[in-house]
Amino acid sequence: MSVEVRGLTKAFGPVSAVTDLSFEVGDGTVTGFLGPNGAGKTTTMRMMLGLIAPNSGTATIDGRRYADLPRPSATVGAVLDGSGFHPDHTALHHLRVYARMGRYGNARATQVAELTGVSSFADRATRTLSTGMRQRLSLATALLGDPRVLLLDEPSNGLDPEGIAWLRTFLRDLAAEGRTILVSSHVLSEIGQTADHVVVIRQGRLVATGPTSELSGAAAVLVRSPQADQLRSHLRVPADVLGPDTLRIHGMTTAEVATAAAAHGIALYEITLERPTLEQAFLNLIGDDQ
Ligand SMILES: Nc1ncnc2c1ncn2[C@@H]1O[C@H](COP(=O)(O)OP(=O)(O)OP(=O)(O)O)[C@@H](O)[C@H]1O
Repeated sequence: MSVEVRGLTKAFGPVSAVTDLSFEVGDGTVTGFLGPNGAGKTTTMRMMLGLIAPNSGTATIDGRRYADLPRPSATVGAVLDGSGFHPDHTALHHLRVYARMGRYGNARATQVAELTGVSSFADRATRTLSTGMRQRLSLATALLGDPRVLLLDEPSNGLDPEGIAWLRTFLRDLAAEGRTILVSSHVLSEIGQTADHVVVIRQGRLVATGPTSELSGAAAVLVRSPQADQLRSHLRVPADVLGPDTLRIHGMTTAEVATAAAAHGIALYEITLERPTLEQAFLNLIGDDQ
């Protein structure tokens, strides 16, 4: 794993922003870093980039702290907030200044402008740019050094639905090239379809991590039957009683439930597979914080 966070802890005075947080970001994957507002996502990313010092713990990229990397911007690209642009510079000028600083050249500035859609507003002063345009410009800046690792804090903030859809595909393509991407959001739906893995934090602590497909948990079978009680008494798995004639059965497939009902001569009026949504799983994990 090229990105590892171990026991990271940071308090601002009496506020515990991040507490004993550990996770890894798999190479060639998009990992969603999720949590409600104030959960500690930005603080974690700032520590990963050496912008603030942790009270304890480590964040390493290729086994080194960000500040110890030989050429940080060629290894890690970051989007933190859509500010930090000189207000009178045009978008392209901004990219050229950063390209020069990193010794990447003007051609690379033009190339990342095209990749990110910045070319459509390349000649506008950054002070006139919308939030979504600033996000694209930040992303373009982060890509200048062709980094293998990308740390993106709420990059879909301010993007319109078309922009969000574009970002999803863009991140997937970057991961397919073998890059390692950590992307934060407080809205699961924005990255749920994009992320291979998720790291969910709440009040600075890890609450869940794993493949996105596993986060939503197992499906259940919903049945409506005039003999629901009788059906329930024949099951060897847990079933929630949702109403006088409705059950939610866990741990069986629809075929197994239908076969069990038929074996006992029980009529079924309705039988459906209930897949828990990722959104629901996320809301359950973060409790009332959202
Ligand atoms: N410089 C600071 N001084 C004091 N408290 C801070 C500072 N930075 C962050 N905090 C606090 O640390 C906690 C975590 O904040 P952080 O910005 O990391 O959360 P977040 O998950 O990024 O939230 P959001 O989704 O709203 O961006 C919050 O309680 C916040 O108020």
